[in-house]
Amino acid sequence: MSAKIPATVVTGFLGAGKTTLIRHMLENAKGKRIALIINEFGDLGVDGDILKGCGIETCTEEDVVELSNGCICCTVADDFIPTMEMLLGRDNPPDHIVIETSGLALPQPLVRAFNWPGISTKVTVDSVVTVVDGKAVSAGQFAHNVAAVDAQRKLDDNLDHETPLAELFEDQIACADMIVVNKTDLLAEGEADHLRAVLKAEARKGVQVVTSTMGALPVSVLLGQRIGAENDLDARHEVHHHHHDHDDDHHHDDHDHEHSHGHDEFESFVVELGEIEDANAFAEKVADVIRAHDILRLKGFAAIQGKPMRLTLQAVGPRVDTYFDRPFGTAPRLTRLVVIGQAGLKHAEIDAALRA
Ligand SMILES: Nc1nc2c(ncn2[C@@H]2O[C@H](COP(=O)(O)OP(=O)(O)OP(=O)(O)O)[C@@H](O)[C@H]2O)c(=O)[nH]1
Repeated sequence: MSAKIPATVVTGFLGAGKTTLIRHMLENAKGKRIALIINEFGDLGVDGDILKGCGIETCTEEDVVELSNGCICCTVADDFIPTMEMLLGRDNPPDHIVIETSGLALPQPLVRAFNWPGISTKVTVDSVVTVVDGKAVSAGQFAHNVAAVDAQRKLDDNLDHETPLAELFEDQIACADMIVVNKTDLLAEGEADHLRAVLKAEARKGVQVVTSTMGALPVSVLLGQRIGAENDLDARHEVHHHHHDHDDDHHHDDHDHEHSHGHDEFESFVVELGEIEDANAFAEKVADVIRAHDILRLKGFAAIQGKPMRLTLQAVGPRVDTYFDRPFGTAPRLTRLVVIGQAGLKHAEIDAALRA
């Protein structure tokens, strides 16, 4: 029997920098054949598009596979397992598989899928890498659980006032073998080190915490950790067990868990517009709309008048990044944006504001 193919699971909250980190890794993979599986939230396949269009020689389009929408735990049998079997059954199977999870997914159900018959003999989870938005965390977005919560939680095991965001974050940390504190370029001196220490205290024993800007980590640090995460799932159990109905004995399964604060609490929709007159003015408008409507993440492509290239828009909170990524070619010159937020977004108002 040949050795198992290693698979790295990249998780982390919306906009933390997962796609950026993977892109850097592909650019520096030095001939290692890496296949990518992407599980996105939203309808556009933006991440897949960014990675497919990366122009990296060793990364062909057939190496990037997108899973249909939805939480992995519900679609394991129909979607994830067949995708894995397809990759493993190729004449020229990949050296390594990298899976980018949706920023709103819990990694645990995905890791559990590696124990499926037919998969467990052929692949192993090399490690779970959790990417953290250093800027968001230090700005207090998840402060509740990160900063100094530890002591508090030990005193009160029934803390019941965390937001779904904080819980998701905590579960992503609990599953990590390596935590990447990203966006250190946006942090003040000393902040990154402080965050490292706090996260190290929060994480399981032995978990490495590293810092990065634009996910620029040596491939040798990211890949080849040989952890076998599927074999010690119990150690990675979700932190929060007390939010479940009918769950007095705390023995619910992850399926319930995911639904109680997984995708259900969030939603996404697509706004489609025609050509945009001015790129900068549009980016400012997008930032205003994000502020006014509490949008968590917005990304997509815009067609700008007189420009043959597509403008990629990426917003995490009100910070909007734009760059021209590639020519439209024969694709229709449209502007398409995925808007992601907690359930209850005002679709019509947001749509109208972006059109105004
Ligand atoms: N300043 C700064 N920006 C970064 C860094 N890493 C990523 N970004 C930007 O943050 C935005 C989100 O990055 P992505 O890599 O798309 O994040 P993601 O985790 O894949 O996002 P989702 O797939 O939507 O969950 C993009 O505009 C990136 O260019 C960093 O280290 N510093």
